[in-house]
Amino acid sequence: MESISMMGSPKNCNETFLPNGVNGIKDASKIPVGIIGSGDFAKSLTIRLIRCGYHVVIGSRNPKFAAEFFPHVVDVTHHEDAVAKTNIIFVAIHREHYASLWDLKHLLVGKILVDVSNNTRVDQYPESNAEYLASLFPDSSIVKGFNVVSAWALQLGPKDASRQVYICSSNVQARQQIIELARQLNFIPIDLGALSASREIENLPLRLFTLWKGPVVLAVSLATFFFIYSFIRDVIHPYVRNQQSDFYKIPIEIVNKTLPVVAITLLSLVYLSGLLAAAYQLYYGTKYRRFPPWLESWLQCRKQLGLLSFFFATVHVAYSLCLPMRRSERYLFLNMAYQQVHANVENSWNEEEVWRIEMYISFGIMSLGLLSLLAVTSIPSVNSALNWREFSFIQRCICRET
Ligand SMILES: NC(=O)C1=CN([C@@H]2O[C@H](COP(=O)(O)OP(=O)(O)OC[C@H]3O[C@@H](n4cnc5c(N)ncnc54)[C@H](OP(=O)(O)O)[C@@H]3O)[C@@H](O)[C@H]2O)C=CC1
Ligand SMILES: [Fe+3]
Repeated sequence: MESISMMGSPKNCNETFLPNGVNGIKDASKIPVGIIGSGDFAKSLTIRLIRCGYHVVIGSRNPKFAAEFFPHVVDVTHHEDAVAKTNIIFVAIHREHYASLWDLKHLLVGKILVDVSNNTRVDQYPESNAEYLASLFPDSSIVKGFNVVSAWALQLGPKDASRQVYICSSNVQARQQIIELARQLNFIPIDLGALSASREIENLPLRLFTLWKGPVVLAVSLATFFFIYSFIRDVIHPYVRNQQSDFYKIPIEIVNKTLPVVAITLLSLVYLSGLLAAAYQLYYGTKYRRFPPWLESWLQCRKQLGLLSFFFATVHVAYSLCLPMRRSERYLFLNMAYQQVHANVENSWNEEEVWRIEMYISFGIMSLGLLSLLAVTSIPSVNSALNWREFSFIQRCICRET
């Protein structure tokens, strides 16, 4: 509904930003940006805007009181005055208070309203906050954005340029202007299209490691299982059979036996999902059939599984390097030497054993090196420096070696 009413270009926008919105702003200090609300977000956004050369007008219910919390270059005034002075207005109040702006409706015609709000739960309302704002003010251009940055991150200043902000609006021109503004504020704007994407944008900050949950639970379960298995096999079993007390092995040896097993199992799960997907496509003779949900989510969290595998492998290497440093190892070594002397063995060199261990360590280090390469290429900045053939070469060919 709002998308039709918002498609008309805002009346006063052209004088604030360059029409195509991509050539940059020549003199930002001349452009007033309005903010309704004087809370944490408004304060932090004001600081960022001022640092980037904008003139800020704050609209507050109680400007006298609010003015104390803003630098004196900021114009803190009533809602009506702030709205009249600016064409781009950030609505930095909570959704529940949107209706209180109803009286400003006639003043907001043709202006750009930026909805920065968040909710406390995923899909809390039937429509997104931005869509709700659009339904209240159908003659304004509603843009959703900046909700994924915290007030704290905003305050860090323009040096912190590594923050992505997602922006959407059904009014293309208004969207372009806010994208350009985000760029000027040293954010990385991501254009998500029409206002219908606002629901997704509002849900983004509420997601908590969605793709990590499954792999982490799996890794912890595997680690627990293999730890208990090694504990029974290497500690309980010798104790029950020969009354041999090997409980000292628990903190290092048992843990170190668990780590590589978990690492290799997780790594194999990364590639097993791809194989299952290929088998599924071969079975149905088409690649245009949706995978079952469990396989879909398995495929989606391959990167997380791979990174966890890398984590376990790295910790295993650290543990292994520390093995000879242990006191128990030194005692065992001394005992062995004594027994050798006792048995009158001059040379205990075992060629086969030597080769086995040399190869074992060499392959272990090689595997960790290759696994590190996989982990490094999954870092977004490195990933984007590779084209898809280079990426798939590293992911497939190198992993076969691992
Ligand atoms: N804080 C953060 O880190 C982030 C906040 N946001 C979003 O920004 C918006 C503002 O958040 P935040 O600044 O933290 O909130 P605050 O509670 O700190 O401030 C909200 C402001 O809204 C105004 N207000 C309060 N009650 C009413 C009312 N009944 N009618 C009209 N205006 C009212 C007040 O300004 P005054 O008294 O001057 O009128 C108040 O300062 C929210 O939608 C939030 O989801 C988004 C991302 C991060
Ligand atoms: Fe090992």
